[in-house]
Amino acid sequence: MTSPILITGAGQRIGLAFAKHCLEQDLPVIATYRTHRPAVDELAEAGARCLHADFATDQGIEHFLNRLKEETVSLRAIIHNASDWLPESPDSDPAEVMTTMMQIHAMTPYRINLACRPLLENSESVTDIIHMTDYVVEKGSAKHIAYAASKAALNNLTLSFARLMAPSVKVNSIAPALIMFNEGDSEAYREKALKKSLLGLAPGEEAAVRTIQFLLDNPYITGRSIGLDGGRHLV
Ligand SMILES: NC(=O)C1=CN([C@@H]2O[C@H](COP(=O)(O)OP(=O)(O)OC[C@H]3O[C@@H](n4cnc5c(N)ncnc54)[C@H](OP(=O)(O)O)[C@@H]3O)[C@@H](O)[C@H]2O)C=CC1
Ligand SMILES: Nc1nc2c(c(=O)[nH]1)N=C([C@H](O)[C@@H](O)CO)CN2
Repeated sequence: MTSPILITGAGQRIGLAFAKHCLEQDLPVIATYRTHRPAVDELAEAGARCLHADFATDQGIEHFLNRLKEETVSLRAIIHNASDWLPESPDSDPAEVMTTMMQIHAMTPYRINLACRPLLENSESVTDIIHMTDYVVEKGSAKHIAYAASKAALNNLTLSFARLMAPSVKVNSIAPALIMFNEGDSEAYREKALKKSLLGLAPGEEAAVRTIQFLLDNPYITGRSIGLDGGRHLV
């Protein structure tokens, strides 16, 4: 029996695209969502087990973990995709921004990885944890300081969990730069953002889907970060 792939934040965009990719290959999926959108119903109709989860509190993480253990006794992979891209702003409380960023990008993957180790090790093959980080782990960000710091923490979790869980579980990061815009991004913003990489494009979800699949398929990569950034580091 094929163990399911757990994808967090699968209600839209990259997480949704990877969930659909897995379902198209008849791979079982457990998808978490926070906001119920029609896409969640579509995933369920396609066979995904969709679990509501808000990781903003430790109680929310605990509730999710209890529900997950009712759903499965094994996991093929965990894709930590859930994320908020919060900027600093004059009317936001810096303590709240940092707490929120560390909660979703560090505490949540940390708690889920520790709790799910037995499920990953009860699978039919070598299994995977993939952390979706960000190019800014390398360079920082003047406008998303707490976000960048929390993604750097997530990248460090990759190193620690790779050490802890080898050889039965591979643990890697994917560090994207611009993959896709958000609704409401102005033309001026889009033009400026596209110029930040050598390849000058926003490739869309498929670029991330292919990179996740590449790591799942590769038996000899662990503790690494794959830069998915169009050569941004050379601009
Ligand atoms: N898109 C891009 O260009 C880039 C993306 N990345 C990273 O790639 C990953 C995917 O990006 P993208 O698809 O744009 O992500 P999104 O911004 O669409 O966020 C993914 C999901 O995370 C969920 N989420 C946020 N906070 C919580 C929470 N507290 N509890 C539960 N779920 C939560 C949201 O759920 P809901 O909507 O259901 O409320 C959202 O659908 C992210 O980790 C992102 O940081 C990195 C660099 C560039
Ligand atoms: N959770 C999210 N994280 C990030 C997003 C996003 O939409 N959601 N977008 C970006 C930008 O595309 C950035 O990479 C552009 O330089 C970063 N993180």
